[in-house]
Amino acid sequence: MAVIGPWCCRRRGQERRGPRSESAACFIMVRSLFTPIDEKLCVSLSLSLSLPAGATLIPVFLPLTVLYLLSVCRSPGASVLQWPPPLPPTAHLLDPVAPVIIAVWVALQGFLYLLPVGKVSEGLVLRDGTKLRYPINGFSALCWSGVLLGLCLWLGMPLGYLFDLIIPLAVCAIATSYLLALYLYIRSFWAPNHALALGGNTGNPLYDFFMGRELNPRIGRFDLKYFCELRPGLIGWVVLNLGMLMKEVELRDSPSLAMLLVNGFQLLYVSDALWNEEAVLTTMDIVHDGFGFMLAFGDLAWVPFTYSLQAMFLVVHPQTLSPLAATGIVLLNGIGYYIFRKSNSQKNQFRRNPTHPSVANLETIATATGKRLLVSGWWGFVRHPNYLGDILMALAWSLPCGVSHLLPYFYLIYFTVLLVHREDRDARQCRAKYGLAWDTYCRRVPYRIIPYVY
Ligand SMILES: NC(=O)C1=CN([C@@H]2O[C@H](COP(=O)(O)OP(=O)(O)OC[C@H]3O[C@@H](n4cnc5c(N)ncnc54)[C@H](OP(=O)(O)O)[C@@H]3O)[C@@H](O)[C@H]2O)C=CC1
Ligand SMILES: CC(C)CCC[C@@H](C)[C@H]1CC=C2C3=C(CC[C@@]21C)[C@@]1(C)CC[C@H](O)C(C)(C)[C@@H]1CC3
Repeated sequence: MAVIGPWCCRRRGQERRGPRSESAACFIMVRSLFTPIDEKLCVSLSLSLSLPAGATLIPVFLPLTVLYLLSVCRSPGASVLQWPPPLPPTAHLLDPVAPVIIAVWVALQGFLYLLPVGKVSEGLVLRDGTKLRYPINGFSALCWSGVLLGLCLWLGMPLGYLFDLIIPLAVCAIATSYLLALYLYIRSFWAPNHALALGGNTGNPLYDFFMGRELNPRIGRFDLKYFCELRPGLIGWVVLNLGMLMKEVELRDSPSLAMLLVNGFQLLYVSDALWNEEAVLTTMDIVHDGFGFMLAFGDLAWVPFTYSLQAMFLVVHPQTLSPLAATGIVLLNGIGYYIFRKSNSQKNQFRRNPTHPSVANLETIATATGKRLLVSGWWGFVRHPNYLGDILMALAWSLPCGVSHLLPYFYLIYFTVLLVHREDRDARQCRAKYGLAWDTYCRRVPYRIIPYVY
């Protein structure tokens, strides 16, 4: 594999470095699960992933990773350290029912998105000075989806069948994300300049297809990126979890404590995301990132099919949890959730209204942009307390699966790599935005995610 330094490009007289994507970091991590880590290989990969070769490789490698993980998870050994088995025969990859389920699901979520319930919020100011409007009805979509699923169960629909159909469903979701990314790439050539994302317009077709050219692609008032980020994949994830629980009931008459914990924890996480839907409008993905293959695939295939691996693992590899272990795990999830929620809410509150009584007394430093940075409270503890809480929760989701296999810890490992990379990307953006004030903040709050460790 050719290795050249970070890929730079010149456009309109400006030099810009192609930012390395989250999936690039993820790629290195996944690769390291299969073979012992060779440091030189990792360095070569991380450099070459900035090249067009990386942008070609990842859209092939990541979908194969999803199918590989699903196949291994259902196998009796469930070992990710074995040599990858051959892909299942085509007959096992495709099933005519799968595209129907995916189409009905996406259509249902689209319908619920368009329902005129809940408030409508404005996003941040765009480069042309305007603001987009977004419906805040994700939690009601989750509730309606729950009611409809309850109805399906009452009608005797075998939800456990999702376990048997998981690979054809993943194949369909992957195909959908490819088609969506292709559509997004083509339509971006009709978008005005100010509607393009800064990171995905290098002129290199593969890289731009991967990162996404357009920032907020919309069909009428239907915002494709915002919809995909929170609806079909995220809600689909908890539906797949429920399918795994029902499969366990089919096989063993009742759900195990481990399965109930995994389902409960992840339902809490998804409900929280949709309850606080408005906060998503200020995340990097919505504000900075173009909508291309990375996010389309991440939202529609990666999230539902790899985030539900723990529940799937428990169907084939049942675990017994002692009440003491279960209490410890519930406590760990509770602590993680508390840190995650409190820190995210504190920053949101501060950014929306710095004079609000809950944040008005916190110590801050001024920046040249007029915005202030928090240096006390959660954001004075570490630079990304929300990531710390998220990582603790990820650990709590894996522990019910025991410690005999690495596979249920895939999410924890992938997620830690993703967040470390994300923290680095955010730090570079903040350094560029806030200059010296950011350096002062970093001196005042020396640890990035884990106090006294990192
Ligand atoms: N489950 C999953 O797969 C994933 C979950 N997440 C979660 O999403 C959540 C959002 O994460 P993300 O969008 O990455 O980033 P953050 O919510 O951490 O936002 C980072 C931004 O916060 C602002 N900021 C940073 N430091 C301060 C400070 N001291 N005072 C005030 N503002 C500050 C800056 O923006 P500005 O100054 O411009 O306001 C910075 O760019 C996290 O909880 C994360 O764990 C993220 C990715 C994947
Ligand atoms: C395909 C690659 C390997 C990686 C793609 C990354 C995406 C899967 C993630 C990027 C940011 C995300 C967020 C969430 C889900 C995962 C992706 C899409 C999020 C919706 C999860 C729930 C949280 O509460 C959140 C804060 C709303 C998250 C926002 C970022």
